[in-house]
Amino acid sequence: MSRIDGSASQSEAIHILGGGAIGAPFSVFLSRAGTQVRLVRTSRGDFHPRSDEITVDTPFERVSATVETVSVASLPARIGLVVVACKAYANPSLAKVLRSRVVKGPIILLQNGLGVEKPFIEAGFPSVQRAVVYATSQAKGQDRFSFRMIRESPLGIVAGSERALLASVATLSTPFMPFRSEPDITPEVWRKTIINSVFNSICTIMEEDNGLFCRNVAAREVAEAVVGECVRLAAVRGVTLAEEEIMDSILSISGRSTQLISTLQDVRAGRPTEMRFLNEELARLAGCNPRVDMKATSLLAKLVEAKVGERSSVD
Ligand SMILES: NC(=O)C1=CN([C@@H]2O[C@H](COP(=O)(O)OP(=O)(O)OC[C@H]3O[C@@H](n4cnc5c(N)ncnc54)[C@H](OP(=O)(O)O)[C@@H]3O)[C@@H](O)[C@H]2O)C=CC1
Ligand SMILES: CC(C)(CO)C(=O)C(=O)O
Repeated sequence: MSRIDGSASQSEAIHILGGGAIGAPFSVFLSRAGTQVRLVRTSRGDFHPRSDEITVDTPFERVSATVETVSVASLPARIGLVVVACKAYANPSLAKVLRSRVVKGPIILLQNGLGVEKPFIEAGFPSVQRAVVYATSQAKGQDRFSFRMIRESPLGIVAGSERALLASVATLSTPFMPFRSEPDITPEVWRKTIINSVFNSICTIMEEDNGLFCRNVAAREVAEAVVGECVRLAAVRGVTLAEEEIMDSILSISGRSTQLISTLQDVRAGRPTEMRFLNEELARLAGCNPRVDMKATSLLAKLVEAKVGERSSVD
């Protein structure tokens, strides 16, 4: 059963779109909490639904669950709550697929970056929420992941009701990945986008793990330059953030994560990156009126692009 305000009923399966480093562990955490989950492999063609045992190593314990895994083609005609955990460049095609179904529950995005919700808003979905995920996760093999929660992830409304938001927080929170309702998600999205613009570009260019900023003063100085530029851009756009607080978050994440940032993994695997939602989007906004100087942020995007180009000319 679904309700009129876009909150999903407890009896409906949650569909998690994207079975990668975030989506697969999330499906395990929810399954372990007794929630019915279906993991949807968004990059895969049609295949028969199957049940996979997925294992997640957290710093405290190893958790496993058998999760029903389906392809996009197997999405039912009526769907309740949808979690989007694939790479953000897949959103336009997913919004199109969801448009061909009746989506009763909210669509909840777990992705990094600015503007990732646009395809779902433009497609007219009435209930869209965004989480800003404070966790690091990496695939360690077939159906095996290493996941570390950093802190509670804020979840807020892009479109829809507060009642639906509170229901989502209650449904999705587990001790492994807790959420909290956030009345104004925009500053949270900017804060995390700035953090990602630092990690995803600098760690990728240097081919270093997330711990880089705690051990390398020069990398930290470049991070400070990016944060300074981005905070000035945010201010011009009406979002007030504090440079020091963002640098503290970067150093706190860096001190607790030795994982490889997804952009570096993507470049190495010859996959597209999400830079268009991070440094590139910030640089694009900085070029609009009123203009803001974003040299460091945009040059880092160019270096990642250069690295992608180098890789593809070698392969
Ligand atoms: N990893 C992390 O620590 C964190 C990641 N995030 C964000 O979470 C989101 C998911 O990242 P993560 O799980 O790490 O990524 P992964 O690379 O591990 O997984 C990528 C997912 O995107 C899907 N995908 C990739 N390319 C396409 C495509 N062309 N069309 C459709 N689907 C595609 C894959 O499909 P399939 O299901 O078929 O494999 C897979 O589910 C990203 O937006 C990322 O920024 C946020 C915080 C932390
Ligand atoms: C900033 C960081 C490393 C942690 O949340 C992240 O978002 C990611 O791994 O994609």
